[in-house]
Amino acid sequence: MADLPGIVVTGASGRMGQMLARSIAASDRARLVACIEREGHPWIGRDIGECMGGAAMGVLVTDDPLEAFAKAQGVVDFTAPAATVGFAALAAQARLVHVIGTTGLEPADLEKLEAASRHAVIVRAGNMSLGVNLLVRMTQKIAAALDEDWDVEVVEAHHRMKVDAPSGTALMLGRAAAEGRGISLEDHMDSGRHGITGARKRGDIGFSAIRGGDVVGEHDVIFAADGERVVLRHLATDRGIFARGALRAVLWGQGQKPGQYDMMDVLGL
Ligand SMILES: NC(=O)C1=CN([C@@H]2O[C@H](COP(=O)(O)OP(=O)(O)OC[C@H]3O[C@@H](n4cnc5c(N)ncnc54)[C@H](OP(=O)(O)O)[C@@H]3O)[C@@H](O)[C@H]2O)C=CC1
Ligand SMILES: O=C(O)C1=N[C@H](C(=O)O)C[C@H](O)C1
Repeated sequence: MADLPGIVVTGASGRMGQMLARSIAASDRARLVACIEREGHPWIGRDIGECMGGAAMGVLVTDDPLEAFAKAQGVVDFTAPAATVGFAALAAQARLVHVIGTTGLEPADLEKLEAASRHAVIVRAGNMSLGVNLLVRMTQKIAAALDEDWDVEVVEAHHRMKVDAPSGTALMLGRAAAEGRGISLEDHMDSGRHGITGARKRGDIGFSAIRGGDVVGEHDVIFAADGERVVLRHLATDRGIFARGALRAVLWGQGQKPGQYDMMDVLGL
């Protein structure tokens, strides 16, 4: 047991943090060694299992990442951009595998992650599920096969608490369509239509976001031509799919060379 990789979960009270803590604690391939929450959080100093309303797991919640990282080989981080950038610097210093599920990262954040990845392994993906990563590959292939007579639209739906749009997954799917077409997403992205927008620009990739209720995550990639449409769809109904992917990623990352990787590398897709 002691030689299994020790894993830290950040943002432990969050929707994903709790799912990750449960999944890692239940795994026979890794050990949950610490959980992190921010300073002043009511869970600090308490057992994570009890905080989540269950039996004690023998793992405490701390607000001290340095102390937590000192006893770990990996950190699984589904929090917020500013927190993730801070954890990346500390994880790199400690040479931990840093699995990042956090979305909404800006270019300046990505530069900091790039710097951290010179010293340690980072695995980052806007969606860690097997199904979505398969859909990304399918999107790329279909986009490569179809010309610009087929308008590409990415439609996503999430729970009412989600703070970023388009979702990380929608951006992965849009980028895959752009790659399939051999164009840059940044130059062809049409997001947040409102008012007199004018007709759709040929070759653009459109994004729409729905927010409501407790939707875990739904993504459609629509290829719309005159007289026909092809729709690729992924429906997430359980956050366990993301936790499974993250656990797989943190195990895969052990022993890899420093650098940035994604779920395609982990899954071999
Ligand atoms: N890649 C993937 O497969 C998936 C990615 N995600 C992404 O993961 C992220 C989290 O999602 P979700 O769990 O729903 O969000 P939640 O808001 O439920 O959880 C985020 C957690 O991070 C904590 N946090 C924020 N800043 C810090 C900090 N500085 N130190 C410690 N903890 C901190 C929050 O604490 P507090 O409440 O105090 O702010 C909260 O507990 C989002 O970016 C989401 O898009 C989600 C699902 C799958
Ligand atoms: O915030 C969420 O909940 C999710 N975020 C990720 C995203 O931005 O795509 C992945 C998943 O869809 C759930």
